[in-house]
Amino acid sequence: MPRFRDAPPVPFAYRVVAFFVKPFLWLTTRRDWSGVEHLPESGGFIAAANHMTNIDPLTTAHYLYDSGVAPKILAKSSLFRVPVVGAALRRTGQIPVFRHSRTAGDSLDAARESLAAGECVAIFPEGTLTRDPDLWPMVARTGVARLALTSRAPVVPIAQWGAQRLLGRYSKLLKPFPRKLVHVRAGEPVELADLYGRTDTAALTEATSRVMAAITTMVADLRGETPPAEVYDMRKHGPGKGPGVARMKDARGDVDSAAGAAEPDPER
Ligand SMILES: CCCCCCCCCCCCCCCC(=O)OC[C@@H](O)COP(=O)(O)O
Repeated sequence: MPRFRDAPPVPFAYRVVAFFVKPFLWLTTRRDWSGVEHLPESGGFIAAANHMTNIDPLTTAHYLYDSGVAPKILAKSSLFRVPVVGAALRRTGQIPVFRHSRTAGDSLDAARESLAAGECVAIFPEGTLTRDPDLWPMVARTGVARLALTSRAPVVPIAQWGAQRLLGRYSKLLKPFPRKLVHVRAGEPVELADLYGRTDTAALTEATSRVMAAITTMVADLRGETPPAEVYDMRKHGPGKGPGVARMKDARGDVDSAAGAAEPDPER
């Protein structure tokens, strides 16, 4: 039941995909959802979430969808070539990102169009699964800041925790039983107005860290734990157990989704 009075209608194809995805999520998760009141009542907005496992885009989309928002999610382009999944992504209008290529910025143009149409654009600002050993959010890329500062669309921080119990980071083994408790929480839009219109590195870095700080504070709340004093930075600490830098620069300009597989992580 959509709570968005002015939201664009949810396209038929989107409803069809949700019709198939939702029963899977109902059967495999228990949901602790909060902060829905922070989602704007109308107009385009950016939902920025932490990213720990390949299943969390679905659990986060579930939260948004059941709140009356059909998100356009920025997703790595290689997913669009996967049979069935690719078709579902295309039909529901998800936005491909050609990472590490010269066309990587095109996704932001598509995102701007969606925002202008009053839609929700969902982004995982870290751009890949977090490499923090304990699954805390890591230093993010600046795409979400560039999109926010140029479009001036509100950025709603979204924290999620628990989806890693359903599918571990880089795991291919789904653990559907018993149902896993998945927390998703939206926070107040991040204050960025003082940086609007700027595209310099200082502004992008500042906006990015405000967004990630808002997400991390909520993640800490959901976990009931204190985040590490130093935020994990892939540029400094390396890609951890994830895809190596060499693979990230492969010829397709994208990362093999199987990279780093079979590296079981703490599933907490
Ligand atoms: C009820 C909900 C209805 C939802 C309807 C359709 C929504 C489909 C959403 C699927 C979106 C997939 C987004 C993936 C985001 C993404 O691309 O993250 C990258 C990670 O993977 C990590 O990849 P890697 O760095 O290669 O390990």
